[in-house]
Formats: sequence, structure tokens, C-alpha cells
Amino acid sequence: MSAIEAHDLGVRYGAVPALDGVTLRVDAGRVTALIGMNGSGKSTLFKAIMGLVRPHSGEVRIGGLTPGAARRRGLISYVPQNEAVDWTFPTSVRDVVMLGRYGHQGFTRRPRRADHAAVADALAQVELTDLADRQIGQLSGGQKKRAFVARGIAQGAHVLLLDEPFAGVDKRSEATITRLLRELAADGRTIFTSTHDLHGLPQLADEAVLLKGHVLLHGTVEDVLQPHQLARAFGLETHSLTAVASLDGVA
Ligand SMILES: Nc1ncnc2c1ncn2[C@@H]1O[C@H](COP(=O)(O)OP(=O)(O)OP(=O)(O)O)[C@@H](O)[C@H]1O
Repeated sequence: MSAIEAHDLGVRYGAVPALDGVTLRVDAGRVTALIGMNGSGKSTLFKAIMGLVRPHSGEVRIGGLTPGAARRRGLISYVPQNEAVDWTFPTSVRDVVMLGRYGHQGFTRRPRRADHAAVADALAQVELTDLADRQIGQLSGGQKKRAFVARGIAQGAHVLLLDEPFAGVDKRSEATITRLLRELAADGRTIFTSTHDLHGLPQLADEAVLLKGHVLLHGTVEDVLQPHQLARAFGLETHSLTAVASLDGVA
């Protein structure tokens, strides 16, 4: 199964540096969390891994392939932030999941029995079978995230990138998504997910990456949750983070 490798990756938007010298390996069979404050480059890193932004330095490989080649082979799937999607689009949950089968269909692009079966199976895994015929915009935040995870499952993607899957999501959906990601990792896939939910990190992830334009630390969840490490990433005083962490039961 495919790992993600970034070497000396740098991305700028015009004059704005977003990533600089990012070197990282994200292994298969594990859930790896990406942690950092707003603007630390998390979405940009995902976009670079997907090949949606062009680095000015360095490179990314997915299972040894360039992002474009990995995408064309359906190896990689991206669950974007909510605001990155036009939810008014007149398409059902089932149609969104069927998009994952595009690369499997013949030149007629007509879904075949295997495609319908893969979609039904993916919908069942994310517990959305009952809502399959709803317009995608009429789902809750957590259900929308699950629909996009189902698209990746139906696609057969080895690598799943998730941009803040817990934003605007209630505890029940959060638990469902966490369980699902752990199952997908146990199945040998590479799960790389950003999150602002430090409280849920021990349940979610095997390891974590602290990002601030570059990698501050890549270690165990316990390492990353050390107050002095969080202070480096979030620029807060260590004592105030210790207070927050102990209040939240993080530390
Ligand atoms: N399209 C763009 N044009 C110009 N600058 C951008 C663009 N997208 C992001 N940036 C800048 O690049 C930097 C990294 O942004 P990015 O969205 O990757 O951060 P993030 O960690 O995902 O933030 P958040 O937690 O708020 O989602 C920020 O300084 C941001 O303002």
C-alpha cells in the first residue's frame, strides 16, 4: 500500500509563503493527524499531495508516483473542508459516491453492476444507506464528510486525505468518522487527516505531525500533545496551554 513522501516541499501563493522545506513520510496502515494553527499550511499540504498546487521547490510522491499519476490511477482521495464544496449542486449522496467509480467505468461512463455494488457497500460502511437519495446539500456536516469518505472507499483509494473532518460535526458523527478511519487504516490504507480537535487525538491517531509552514515535530500523539510542543505550534505561552490541556483532559 502507498505511503506519502514529501521532500523539501515549498509552496507560495504569489509572494505569500505557505510551506517551506517540508520533509515528511506518512506510512500506510496508520492514522496520521496533521495539527497546526490557522494558516500553518495544512490545506496547502493536502493540495500539494493531490497535485492541486505546484510546489516551487521539492517534490511529493505517493507510492513512488507523482501526485498526477496517483490521481489518474485512483490511488488517492481528498475530503475537502465544507466551504470548498458547492452544496447546491443538484446531485444525490449516491451520485457523489458514484463519482469515485468514474475511473473504473468503461468509455461509455455508464455505471455497471460492480459500480453499483461498490457504491452500496461504501454507503453501508459510512452508515448512509438510508440517506442515499437525498440531495447532498441536505445532509448534516458530519454526514457530508461521511459521503466524501464513501466516495474514496468506492474508488478503492489507498490514500485518504481529510481536511478537518470534525469541523461542525457532533460527537456521534465524530465517533463514527473516527471508527471508520481506524478501520480503513487497519485495512492497510494511508489516512492523513487535519484536525483542530486535540481532545479527540488519542482516540483518532497513531501519530501526529505539528506544522507551522514546516514540520515542527512528527511523533507519537503523546509527544505532540506535550504543552511545550503545542506552544511552539500555536505560539501560546506554555503555562496557558497546560491549563487548557488539563481542563480539557488532553494532558
Ligand atoms: N489561494 C490563496 N492565495 C493566497 N494565499 C493563500 C491562498 N490559500 C492559502 N493562502 C495562505 O497560505 C497560508 C497557508 O494557508 P492554508 O489554507 O494552507 O492554512 P491552513 O493550516 O489550512 O489554515 P486553516 O486551519 O485556517 O484551514 C496562509 O498564510 C494563507 O493565508
